[in-house]
Amino acid sequence: MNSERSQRIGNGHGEKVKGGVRKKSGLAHRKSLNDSLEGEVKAFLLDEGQLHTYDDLTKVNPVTPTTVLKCLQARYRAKVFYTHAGCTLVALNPFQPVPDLYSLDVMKEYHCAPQPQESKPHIFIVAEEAYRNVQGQVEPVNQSLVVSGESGAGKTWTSRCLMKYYATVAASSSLMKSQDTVERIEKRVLDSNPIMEAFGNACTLRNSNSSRFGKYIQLQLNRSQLLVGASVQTYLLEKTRVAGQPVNERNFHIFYQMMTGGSDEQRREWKMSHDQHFAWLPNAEKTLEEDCFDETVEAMVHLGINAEKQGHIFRILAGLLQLGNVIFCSAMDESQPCDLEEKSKDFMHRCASLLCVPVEELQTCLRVRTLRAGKQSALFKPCSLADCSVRRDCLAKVIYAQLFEWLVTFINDSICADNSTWCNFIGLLDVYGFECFQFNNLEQLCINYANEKLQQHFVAHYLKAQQECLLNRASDAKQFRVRLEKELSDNGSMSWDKFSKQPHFTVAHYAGKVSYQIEGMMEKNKDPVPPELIHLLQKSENPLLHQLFADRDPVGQGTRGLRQVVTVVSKFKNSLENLMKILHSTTPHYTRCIKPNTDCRPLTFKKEEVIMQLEACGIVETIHISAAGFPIRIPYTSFTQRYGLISNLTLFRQGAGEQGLEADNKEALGSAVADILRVVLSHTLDASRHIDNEARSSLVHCGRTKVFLTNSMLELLEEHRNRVCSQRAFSIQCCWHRHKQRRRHAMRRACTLIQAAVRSWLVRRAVRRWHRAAIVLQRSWRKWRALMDSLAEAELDDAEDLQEAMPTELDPILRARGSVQLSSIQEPVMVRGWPMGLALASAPTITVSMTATGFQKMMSVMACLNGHCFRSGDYKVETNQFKQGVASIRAQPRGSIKLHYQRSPLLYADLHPDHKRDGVTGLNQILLEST
Ligand SMILES: Nc1ncnc2c1ncn2[C@@H]1O[C@H](COP(=O)(O)OP(=O)(O)OP(=O)(O)O)[C@@H](O)[C@H]1O
Repeated sequence: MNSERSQRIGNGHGEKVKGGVRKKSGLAHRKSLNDSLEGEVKAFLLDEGQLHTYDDLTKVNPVTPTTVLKCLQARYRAKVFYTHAGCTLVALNPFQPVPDLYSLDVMKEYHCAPQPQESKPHIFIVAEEAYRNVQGQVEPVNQSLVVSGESGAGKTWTSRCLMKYYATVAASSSLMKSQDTVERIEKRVLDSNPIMEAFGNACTLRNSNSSRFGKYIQLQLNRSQLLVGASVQTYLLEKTRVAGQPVNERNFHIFYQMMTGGSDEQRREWKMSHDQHFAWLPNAEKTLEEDCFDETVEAMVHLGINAEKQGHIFRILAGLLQLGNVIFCSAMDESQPCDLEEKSKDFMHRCASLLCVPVEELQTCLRVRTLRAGKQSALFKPCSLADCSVRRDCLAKVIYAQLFEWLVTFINDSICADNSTWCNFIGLLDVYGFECFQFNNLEQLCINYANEKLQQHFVAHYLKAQQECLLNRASDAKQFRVRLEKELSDNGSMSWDKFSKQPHFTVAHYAGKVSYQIEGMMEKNKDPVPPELIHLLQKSENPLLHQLFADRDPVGQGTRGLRQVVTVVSKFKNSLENLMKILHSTTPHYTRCIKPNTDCRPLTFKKEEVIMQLEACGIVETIHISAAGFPIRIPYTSFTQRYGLISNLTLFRQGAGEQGLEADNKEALGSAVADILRVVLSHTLDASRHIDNEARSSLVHCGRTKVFLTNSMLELLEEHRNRVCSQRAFSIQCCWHRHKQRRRHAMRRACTLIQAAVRSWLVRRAVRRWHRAAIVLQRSWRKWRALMDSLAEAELDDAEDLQEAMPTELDPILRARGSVQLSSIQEPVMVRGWPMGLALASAPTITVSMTATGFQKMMSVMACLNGHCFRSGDYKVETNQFKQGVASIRAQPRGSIKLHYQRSPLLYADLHPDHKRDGVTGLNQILLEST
């Protein structure tokens, strides 16, 4: 353990040695350093058979691109596809299904592992860590899983795996089988995938199932951390693909699915004959596994898109295909609108009929521009040939984009939980990777800008650096260039090729330089839609198409009433800013997907490809920082809450005389943290060794509001905490036994008194004794009653309130319980007069009776315990063993807890206000329970 730890601590810089950092300077020194590094690299790589065993790249020594690459290659060869890189998980794409890598059993294994981090690296570790963070309610409670990588690296696959994981481990339906709606929620959340992929994914040169939009999925969890809903936010759909596909690429999957999967009757309805060729459907002969129409339709049905709505959707799509076949030709008379090629007339008719708009109006809209002069009069100007095609494409793009947006809204309506039912979320971010093509325009600029932002978030979170790149607006290419040159002239990341004919600028992104064409960028940004087209669509008799545009203001680009022009960039920037706000308010987890070869060949590792991707995302630097730095950051309050028990710290004390430690008392918090660290370090480091600043600073650093820890320091803290916890659990047990004995004694005394009184028939004496017995019992119960009453009555918002409400005597018990948040329990679940959490901590086997609601509450307490306090595996809830009326909960490794569930209010008897008011009834009740 110690040797591993020192390896981890020291390996970050390569030259760091025991006892301090060797200081060298000058060229000679640098050369000798290089030589020695080379030697170290060689020595490391010599043990080739061991390279695949490095499951965390921070353990690699020295960390260089070569050593990291070699380790990843060795692991890939050994069919190990996941590797930790400090705070990031590296996922190599196997490009072939790996049996049992994501099976239900594997999910269970990671979910039930006492310390998942110690299991083999896997995407499920990331998932489980995030889930346990929510259970533990450590701030920031909400989590974000950021999955990045270039196209085809496996982001969508990874997001799907994560969703399936949560749909399984956080499934609410296994608990409430009877409730149909609840049972279907996980299925509905998963069903959103095939629909989004059918409409938003396409076959590209780099990936046969490439997502042509970014998405952020928020999985909503209730107080018991069960999945109760989800919402999807999408970013920048590549709508241009509808009306034009790059060479050797395809349109969105849904069109091909219709072609191959639609029945004869449907094809007739869509006016699509078998032999018809569609200009917008290139490479239709290619069959892909993604072309599964039935699966999409089935998912639609599950999400509530009924046959009628489906009919509307597919007719609109079929209309777009017909529109793509329309070709214009110049008119004989130049003052007249362009003509249609002969064949195109038929396509135009079919299109109009499928979109349910008058064919003449459709033709006019595409070929004639309406210029408004004042409110009443209008001028009509024939469009040029090129303009007609632009209008045709524009119509298709605006319809498709609007339809996609409608689908996302529909999906959200179907899967989003009511605000009152969820309190935390885990967000999955699957964004398009950094793009650099031969020609890059606005889309690439936006995508790369988003990547830049995400990288900054990553950097800000872990590496603390800043970099910025801005896009300004101007009305045309020339002005834009002038403005760019003027405003960003001293920006080192921007450059211009002044002699180039094609105006362009180059941005040095974190992942490399990209040149952007200025030509066409402004138009793309404004993305104008001729008002005539919107007017036309508003007249459509296809109810869905009509609905899509009903609220749209034809003149401005937004909805009615909001006249300001919304540009593509401003819209994208806004949604990106909102996303960044969410990311900043959550605990992030990063997964970098790596594409080991460009041809998507199974199990093929191309070093040059991989190294480029590793460099692009700065993975080597990340490993350096993670290994040598402090990847774990915990706010002072959370730190003292979790580890306070190590130094016997009493965080929350009642009573005026005692000096409590307030959360906002920075100084006190600081010294509390220092105390905890002193205890841990003095136990851990060699007793004879003085804890000097250097030794300490290599493990931990105290910032302004947070404690920065190395992985090894976190391990040490957790070890200590677990040890103290088990000691405390033992003392609770003793305490519980003592209490039981006292209670039994009091009870026996009371019974003797009562029986003696009854036997003597001295009624007055009997009554007096009865009262005395009641007082004796009351005294012994008062303490517990006070606790129960305060728990039952107080509206507890957080642990602090709870502790406030506790009698002083319970302090040690509570601290032993760690920072389990009873806040998620509105009413405490009592087991033999103990709140459930305490009872579980005190006895390995408990048999309790409780009401149905009691059982539900208990389950939520168990969920807290399972995920947080008893992380080390003391208790495991197996909810699936819950059968009607009986729940059995396994406690590992100590035995089993049996919970008999019946309709008896016994457990609540102690709490019942009636019993409090009337001493005699109360006594009776207590006696009744004890027998
Ligand atoms: N873990 C995995 N196991 C098996 N195959 C995988 C895995 N990850 C990815 N793949 C394969 O790689 C292909 C590409 O992955 P995916 O579609 O997730 O890439 P992506 O990063 O989302 O790309 P894009 O940005 O273009 O959407 C998948 O279709 C699948 O065949």
